[in-house]
Amino acid sequence: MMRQRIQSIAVYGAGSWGTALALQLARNGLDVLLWDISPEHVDNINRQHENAHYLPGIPFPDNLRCSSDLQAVAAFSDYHLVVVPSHVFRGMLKNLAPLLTEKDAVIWATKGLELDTGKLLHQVLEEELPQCPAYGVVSGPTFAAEVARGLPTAMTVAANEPALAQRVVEAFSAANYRAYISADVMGVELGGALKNVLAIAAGISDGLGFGANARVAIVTRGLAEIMRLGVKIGAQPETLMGLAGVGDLILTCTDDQSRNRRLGLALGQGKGLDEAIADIGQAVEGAKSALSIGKLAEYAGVEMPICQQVYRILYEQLPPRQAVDELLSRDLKAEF
Ligand SMILES: NC(=O)c1ccc[n+]([C@@H]2O[C@H](COP(=O)([O-])OP(=O)(O)OC[C@H]3O[C@@H](n4cnc5c(N)ncnc54)[C@H](O)[C@@H]3O)[C@@H](O)[C@H]2O)c1
Ligand SMILES: O=P(O)(O)OC[C@H](O)CO
Repeated sequence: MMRQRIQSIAVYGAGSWGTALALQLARNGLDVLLWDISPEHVDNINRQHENAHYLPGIPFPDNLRCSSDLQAVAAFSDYHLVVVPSHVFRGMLKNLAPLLTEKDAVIWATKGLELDTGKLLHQVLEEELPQCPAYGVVSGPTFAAEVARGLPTAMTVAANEPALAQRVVEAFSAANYRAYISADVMGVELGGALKNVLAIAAGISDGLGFGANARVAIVTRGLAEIMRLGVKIGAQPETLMGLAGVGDLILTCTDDQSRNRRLGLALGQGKGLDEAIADIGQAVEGAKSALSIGKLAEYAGVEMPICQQVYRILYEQLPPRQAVDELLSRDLKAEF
């Protein structure tokens, strides 16, 4: 499919990440229309010319506008960037389905799996938007607040059509932003989903007062879990060793900007799950992916002991300290 440089784009989800990506694209000269489900949130954004709720103090350029009229937003461009949390991803696509045709390319920046089924998001997209043959995913070590401030950032763009990956990379790239092309959609989406669960584990470890050794053991053995599952289901190992895999894993396990890491910190310090999530007040995808990864791991027949202990701490009231004891007392074995 021959496409010109992307001139305009519709972005769905005016949360922190949808807004940060919309800002990056608008600063690169694209016309951007940002959709959000909340008309009140949209009104506030358009009145204040900033997203004061999620990214206060970052002014919107004139070519970035916001609307809650889904029909108008879908008609605005042939390029659609979905940035809603994973638990509403299928519903978002269902709402878009009657509004999109085969000329429309859909990209997502959501990091997660489908909650009930453990399906990867490209599988959900193929089911809900079979009329849209071109799709892709963007992911990497990318905190929204830093992107919104224009700080240097790199990420991966994977698409099922090389021309689409190229166009999306061009749309994002700038002096402050470097995007890399990939054809490994599955590897990119898997890395983004799994690192969130492991960031909860790293946070728990730090919340318990453990040190740098424990944190890095979780990062490294967590990477072993990502590789084991990824390779089994067909992801490319180099993707998992790249920005969307190990890069994002290190970022979220080690920096307190991560909401997943902060959830872990709170749990390790003795807070309850609901209270900790309410305090964070934003999407904490790892808490959902911890539920669905078990299904994917079981289907693939791989062991993921750290992810499993996170699940048990979150949903089976396993005390964090006991979870660590159980991990450390597992049978001794070869590292690889
Ligand atoms: N924030 C980051 O730094 C960052 C970076 C990379 C990827 N992501 C990923 O982006 C996705 C979105 O996260 P976020 O950080 O923007 O979350 P957020 O908590 O900042 O915002 C949530 C967004 O979801 C929308 N939403 C809630 N319910 C909805 C529904 N029923 N239908 C449609 N939209 C609904 C809200 O209106 C809001 O726009 C997540 O998968 C996250 O992992 C976030
Ligand atoms: O705040 P988190 O933990 O959702 O992480 C945000 C991004 O995924 C980091 O790349």
